[in-house]
Amino acid sequence: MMLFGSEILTTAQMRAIESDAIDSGAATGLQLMERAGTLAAGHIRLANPKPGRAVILCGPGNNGGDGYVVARQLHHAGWSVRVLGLDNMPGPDAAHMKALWQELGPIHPLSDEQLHGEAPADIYVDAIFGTGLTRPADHRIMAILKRLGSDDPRYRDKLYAIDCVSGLCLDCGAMLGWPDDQLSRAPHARMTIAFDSPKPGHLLRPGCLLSGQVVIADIGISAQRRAAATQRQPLHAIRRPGDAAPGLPRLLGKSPEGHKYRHGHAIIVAGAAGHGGAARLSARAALRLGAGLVTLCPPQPAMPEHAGPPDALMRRPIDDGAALADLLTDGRISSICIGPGCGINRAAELLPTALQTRLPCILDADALSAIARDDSLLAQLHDRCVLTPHEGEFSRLFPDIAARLHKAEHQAGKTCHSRIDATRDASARSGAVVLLKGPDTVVAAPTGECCIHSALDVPWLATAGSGDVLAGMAAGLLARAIPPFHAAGLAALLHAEAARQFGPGLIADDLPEQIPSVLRALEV
Ligand SMILES: NC(=O)C1=CN([C@@H]2O[C@H](COP(=O)(O)OP(=O)(O)OC[C@H]3O[C@@H](n4cnc5c(N)ncnc54)[C@H](O)[C@@H]3O)[C@@H](O)[C@H]2O)[C@@H](O)CC1
Ligand SMILES: Nc1ncnc2c1ncn2[C@@H]1O[C@H](COP(=O)(O)OP(=O)(O)O)[C@@H](O)[C@H]1O
Ligand SMILES: [K+]
Repeated sequence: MMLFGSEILTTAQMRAIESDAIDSGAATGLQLMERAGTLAAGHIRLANPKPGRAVILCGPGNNGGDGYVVARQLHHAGWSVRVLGLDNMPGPDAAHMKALWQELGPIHPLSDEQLHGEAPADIYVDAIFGTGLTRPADHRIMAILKRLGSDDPRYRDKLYAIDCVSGLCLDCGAMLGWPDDQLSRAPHARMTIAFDSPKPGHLLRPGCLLSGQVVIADIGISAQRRAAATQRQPLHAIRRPGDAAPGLPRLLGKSPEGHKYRHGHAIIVAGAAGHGGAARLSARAALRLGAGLVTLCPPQPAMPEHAGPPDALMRRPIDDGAALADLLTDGRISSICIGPGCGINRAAELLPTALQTRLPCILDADALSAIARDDSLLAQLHDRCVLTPHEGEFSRLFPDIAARLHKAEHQAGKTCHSRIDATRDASARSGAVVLLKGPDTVVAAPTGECCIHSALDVPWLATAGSGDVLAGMAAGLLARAIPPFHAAGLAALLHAEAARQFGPGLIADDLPEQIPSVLRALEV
């Protein structure tokens, strides 16, 4: 699907692919390490064309091995290199790389005192821990990491991380041993050079906030990755809109011979008087995304509140389940959105009717609260439903799954349950597509398919009503017969792009109005 870019690999999958490459004779471990370190050095040099002074921090394992290769390559490129490393016996590949470095220069102790005693450098390379981190770093390494994350201008904006910032769990994005309130003092890399494929921790918070620019170095194991692809549950990053073309214009465009009913009819259920704004935002978004018709359905007493623009919007009062059932006998209706401004009781009353039709459904806000308090509603969900919870709603819907996300045991390196695992579990349990909102939005389908959308650069999306617009966008896409998993991912992409194009000062009302320019830029 044109929506999805790089595959994202867990660390176990990455290790398995690496083993396949070695076992098949495609490459030796030493060759992979040489490529990894050489490519990392290349990216560092591209970002810093003039040779300067580098301090390379090498840990006890293969991540440290990569670091010794970086040190050698920068040295040969004319850099003045200082290496700080551990006095341990690493595995054979890293030991070999360490020995090669020792032919060129000394290894100083890997300690905070040594680091801070060094003359200031132009860059610092973090090759302490990579995918092999199993527990929080000890206090000696912690002191180094705190130094690198400090406000001291000697270290600011100079950090290059090999595979990841040390301490990061690449499977879930957590920083082992770092309480949430201290994360601002964790090392923030300028660039992370990762190998073959991004890992979940590069895209999930807080990892994505600490990784800087993530560049992916091709170490020559893509054939092994592709060969084993069907054995993995698919997990992809959603591309930026510009990269998602050329398929998107065809998907979102309208054919010359189409008429409005060809483009679907979305029903947006609204709530009691005084709460109509949310549903109207959803309705505008559904219209702007090209649903052929959109009907807003408040209860009768709230009808006057919806008299204003947009005139393209149809209104029809729905007072109860029977009225909704009557409306839904119109076979041209192709999606329903329930939740924004709906009221929990009203959502609870209308949901069984909506779900019985098996029409594509967006369930947001109050609909999620209604489902959270009534297991029988959860049991009625189906695979054409899309749930769009933020973290609070997610915790109410799936308290046990959410609790595992924040378990302290993970800080001890024992278990790891990421936002991806949580969203997948929620989707499997509910039988619906689940979109867990945030700057690192995760979408999962009951089939196990999953994708991540990064919107770190558009924090202005955190504004009242922006979720209502997202729900409406997804409703519009569902109305146009885009399958639920893709409709959800695409809504996340277009929503963020609308915010990106508008920029600071954004309020939710601006988002639907920005859709035409987003579509134009996509050449729809
Ligand atoms: N998997 C692959 O395909 C490749 C991996 N490479 C590199 O290898 C790295 C993984 O290497 P390793 O598996 O050796 O793991 P790491 O080098 O990330 O670190 C693990 C080492 O540190 C120890 N350790 C773990 N947690 C610790 C803690 N809290 N305190 C003290 N010691 C701790 C482990 O016992 C082990 O010796 C990757 O991140 C990458 O940099 C590259 O060389 C290229 C290919
Ligand atoms: N810091 C952030 N950066 C990027 N996107 C964000 C951020 N915070 C929230 N969002 C996005 O904004 C939307 C907010 O939705 P929601 O929490 O339901 O708000 P509301 O209920 O006010 O509409 C979601 O799409 C979410 O992914
Ligand atoms: K590292």
